[in-house]
Amino acid sequence: MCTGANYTTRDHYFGRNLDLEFSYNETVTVTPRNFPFAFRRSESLVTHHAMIGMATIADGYPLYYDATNEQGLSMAGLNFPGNAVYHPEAPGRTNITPFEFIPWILGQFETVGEVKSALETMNLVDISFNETFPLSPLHWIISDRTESITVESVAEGLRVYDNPVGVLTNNPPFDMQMFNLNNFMHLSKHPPETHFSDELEFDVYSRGMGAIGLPGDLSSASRFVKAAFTKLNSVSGETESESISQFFQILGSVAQQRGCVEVSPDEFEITIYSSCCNTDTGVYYYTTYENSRITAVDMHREDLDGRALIDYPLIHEQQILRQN
Ligand SMILES: C[C@H](CCC(=O)NCCS(=O)(=O)O)[C@H]1CC[C@H]2[C@@H]3CC[C@@H]4C[C@H](O)CC[C@]4(C)[C@H]3C[C@H](O)[C@]12C
Repeated sequence: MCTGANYTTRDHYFGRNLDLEFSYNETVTVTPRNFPFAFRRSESLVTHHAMIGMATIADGYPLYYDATNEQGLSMAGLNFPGNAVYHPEAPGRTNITPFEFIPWILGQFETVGEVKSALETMNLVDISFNETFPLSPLHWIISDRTESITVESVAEGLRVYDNPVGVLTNNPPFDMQMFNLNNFMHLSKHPPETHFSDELEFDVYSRGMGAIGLPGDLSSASRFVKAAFTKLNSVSGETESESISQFFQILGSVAQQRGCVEVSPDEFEITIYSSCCNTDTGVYYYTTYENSRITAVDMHREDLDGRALIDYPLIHEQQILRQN
């Protein structure tokens, strides 16, 4: 399971937790403007916007999990098992495979508005990358500074939802996640006032009681509510340090600790990495399960007019600063 989110202070931030029991050797990958992007069923992009994000590079192709382009448009793919359906090639539509979706969108567009129009004629076609990387069931969050959408390719076709929360987790489909929030409308950052009964006396004996009932388990429906509540009530300063700290706190509220979710005997899902990209400056920050120090890669320190991918392996070991 995974959680993606965006956050705005002075700058706009976008990132995600990747929760899984293994890794595909993902690296922070910068794709410069002249890296030739070939698409299986659509025309290539010889030049395009540069982008930075987390990807597995396979046969020289960046298989992005999440990324941000130099115009600040961002996109992340999250698991959507049992609901994602990709379709046969559809004549007259733009046929893009799921693994090409992030490069195709971020290569060309600047705003969610532009993406929405492009999606009207798009078909997510059921072609896998190769045998090592078969089709994976995903849905996507796409954000710019002013709005977010969720894109789900299901049996009926491509569904595009406005995402006013700016959060995405996994199942169920997005309209059900939004509906489920109704069940939590009473949650509050304020101390509770009782409507229980006039015949009893109640005591606000602890801080935080206004949000009793906020789910704390790691299911994706619960993480959606928890991340939405945390993000929508977030208060932080506007500096880079205050903003990214708050962003990692939001993701931390739905992170997965080893041992709490067993996916097969003695195999546990953990938050492999958390990312936060400043979409205005193109700096991609990350932490890993064991490395709590924030590491940064700045796309603008690379030659963005180049043709070759640039990738930085993740630093996975804990970095401890000794004070004496
Ligand atoms: C598994 C991950 C979601 C994490 C998650 O939700 N885990 C719950 C597991 S569980 O469902 O609870 O058991 C997702 C998120 C992004 C995905 C990659 C996207 C590019 C590329 C697309 C190709 O088509 C297939 C290979 C490819 C490298 C993908 C592999 C994998 O699919 C990635 C890592």
